[in-house]
Amino acid sequence: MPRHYAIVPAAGSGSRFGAEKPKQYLDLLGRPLIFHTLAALTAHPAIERVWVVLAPDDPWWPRYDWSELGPKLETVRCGGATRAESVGNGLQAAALAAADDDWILVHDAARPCLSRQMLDALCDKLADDPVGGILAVPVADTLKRADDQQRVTATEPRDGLWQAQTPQMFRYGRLVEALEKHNAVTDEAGAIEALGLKPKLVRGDSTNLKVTFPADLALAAMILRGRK
Ligand SMILES: Nc1ccn([C@@H]2O[C@H](COP(=O)(O)OP(=O)(O)OP(=O)(O)O)[C@@H](O)[C@H]2O)c(=O)n1
Ligand SMILES: C[C@](O)(CO)[C@H](O)COP(=O)(O)O
Repeated sequence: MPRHYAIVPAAGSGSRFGAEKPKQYLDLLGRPLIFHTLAALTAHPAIERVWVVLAPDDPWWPRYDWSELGPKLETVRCGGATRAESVGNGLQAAALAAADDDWILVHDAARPCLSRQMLDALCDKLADDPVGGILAVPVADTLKRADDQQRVTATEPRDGLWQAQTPQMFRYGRLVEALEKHNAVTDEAGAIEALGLKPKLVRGDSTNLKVTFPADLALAAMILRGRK
């Protein structure tokens, strides 16, 4: 039986958020934001280990107590210059434990509202899938293309368009190969697609937001508070 492992890239600087520290350490309901992300993953019974990929010089991580998250958690200080590089380095760190057929769930540190139901849906729907896949939501709004004056030049059809989320779940061996060959990607699915494969889209929902801008943090707090 393949095992399930998670890799959490957490080596970003949060430049679009523009806070005094990387957004993964900002306060969210009394905890660092990333605590919620990691809690969702460590609490899932199918996930055996969670590697958190930190920037080599991250001064923030040691300032908090993570013991509540239990023994599944392991930090590796091998974050790279891009998200893809951080994930690739995290995969190398996992090499001693993971076999080629094991499932790797890559999940952004900056998505703290991942729910047990979403994780179950992803793992269940992909259990027998030959490729793997990702959580995603169909695009709901009308799409406008803009010129450099921020004026609309076209209304784009949204049929068949989905917004990619994480976790993104692929077999260890294939994901290593994909990212070694194609690392100019913004998500793991992009690297798998570049191998000529078609990842499955598993429908999630918009509560699994990525905290990118300040307004997202307030939304995340509302979502998590509503679940208590
Ligand atoms: N070199 C990088 C860049 C990003 N990430 C991680 O990838 C996830 C998604 O990236 P994003 O939201 O873009 O985070 P940042 O790079 O921190 O934000 P920004 O692009 O605004 O600087 C985050 O959990 C981030 O910490 C990473 O591990 N290594
Ligand atoms: C992986 C991701 O979260 C899917 O939406 C996203 O691609 C990360 O990209 P970003 O450009 O770093 O925000």
